[in-house]
Amino acid sequence: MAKTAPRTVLITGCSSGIGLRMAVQLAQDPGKRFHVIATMRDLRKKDKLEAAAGDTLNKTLTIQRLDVCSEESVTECISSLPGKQLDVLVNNAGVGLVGPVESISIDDMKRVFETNFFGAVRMIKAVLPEMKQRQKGHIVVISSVMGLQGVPFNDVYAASKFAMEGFCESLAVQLLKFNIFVSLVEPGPVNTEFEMKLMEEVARSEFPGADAATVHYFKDIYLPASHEIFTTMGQTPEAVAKAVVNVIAKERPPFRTQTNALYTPLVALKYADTSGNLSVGTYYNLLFRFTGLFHLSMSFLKCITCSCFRRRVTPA
Ligand SMILES: NC(=O)C1=CN([C@@H]2O[C@H](COP(=O)(O)OP(=O)(O)OC[C@H]3O[C@@H](n4cnc5c(N)ncnc54)[C@H](OP(=O)(O)O)[C@@H]3O)[C@@H](O)[C@H]2O)C=CC1
Ligand SMILES: CC1=C(/C=C/C(C)=C/C=C/C(C)=C/C=O)C(C)(C)CCC1
Repeated sequence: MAKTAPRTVLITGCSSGIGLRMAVQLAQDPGKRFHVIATMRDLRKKDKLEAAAGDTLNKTLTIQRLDVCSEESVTECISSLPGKQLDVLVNNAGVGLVGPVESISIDDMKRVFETNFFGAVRMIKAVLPEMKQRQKGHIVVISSVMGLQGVPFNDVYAASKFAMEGFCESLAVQLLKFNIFVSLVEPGPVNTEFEMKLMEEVARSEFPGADAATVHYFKDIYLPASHEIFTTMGQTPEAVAKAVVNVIAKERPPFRTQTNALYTPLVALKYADTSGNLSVGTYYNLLFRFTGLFHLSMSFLKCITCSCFRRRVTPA
């Protein structure tokens, strides 16, 4: 049987975290099904990826510069591809933002949307004409559970991921007519440099414009609880990358994939009560009322969602 040519996969934001791991896993695919174009905005950061790529470097993985916020950089990168052709686009580049809204400037909020929303949209616009012409392609977006359910003090980040979800829900239907698939991957907390970068920003901020009570809720209640969530529920970037590789490898890829079964019940609350009171109330209680019991709540959640409860129950 004739071997099919490897599929070209371009990934944004490969200098660290999930992007770096996805690039390496795809490049090391035992069936050599993929050729990876691993991109990053600053090539001075390529050492980590080069080391992780090992002997796949310049064979099944090549590194290119791409800043999703720059029209020029996107055009230059896409134009350099043979036939400007791409089989899979993975929109991974993203930035977080956390803190009381009163203390965040509109310019800082816009920067989050520039990367997380307009950056991904710019990439999609750049590859769509060729994909439509060939009637073939797959667009993957690393969204978040925060694209489905907001989390206190993450208002703007969540909004940027919600925006992406709405955009993709609309686009996916039209693109099916052209045999192009859209997939949203929605990880919960992942232990990458993402949290550390946020904490560095928090450490620098004096929260101008926010009242003392709000700063107290953020620093003394939210931040420790959030850290606890990363510790108890956080996935590795390798696990998330593996989930994305599975989605890419499917002949008919799913539109949505949540990667963290422990987090799914926290998202499901909004579908269980359409008034929204169940999710708002539960998040309020978890954060402000059962603060002391937070650890216990998380252990309970971990317990009810673990694999032994998922096993099929057989009648006695
Ligand atoms: N970590 C988490 O808990 C979760 C993360 N996500 C999402 O996963 C994705 C990857 O994040 P993660 O790996 O965790 O975080 P990292 O901070 O490790 O990686 C983010 C990557 O995005 C890149 N990036 C930022 N801005 C741009 C830009 N303008 N152009 C190109 N690349 C850019 C960064 O490059 P540079 O090094 O130059 O800054 C970096 O390579 C993001 O979209 C994030 O929102 C989703 C759910 C949970
Ligand atoms: C669930 C939950 C919390 C925190 C959730 C966090 C911190 C999720 C982080 C998700 C990330 C980092 C997604 C990235 O895209 C709180 C507010 C502590 C208490 C209420 C319940």
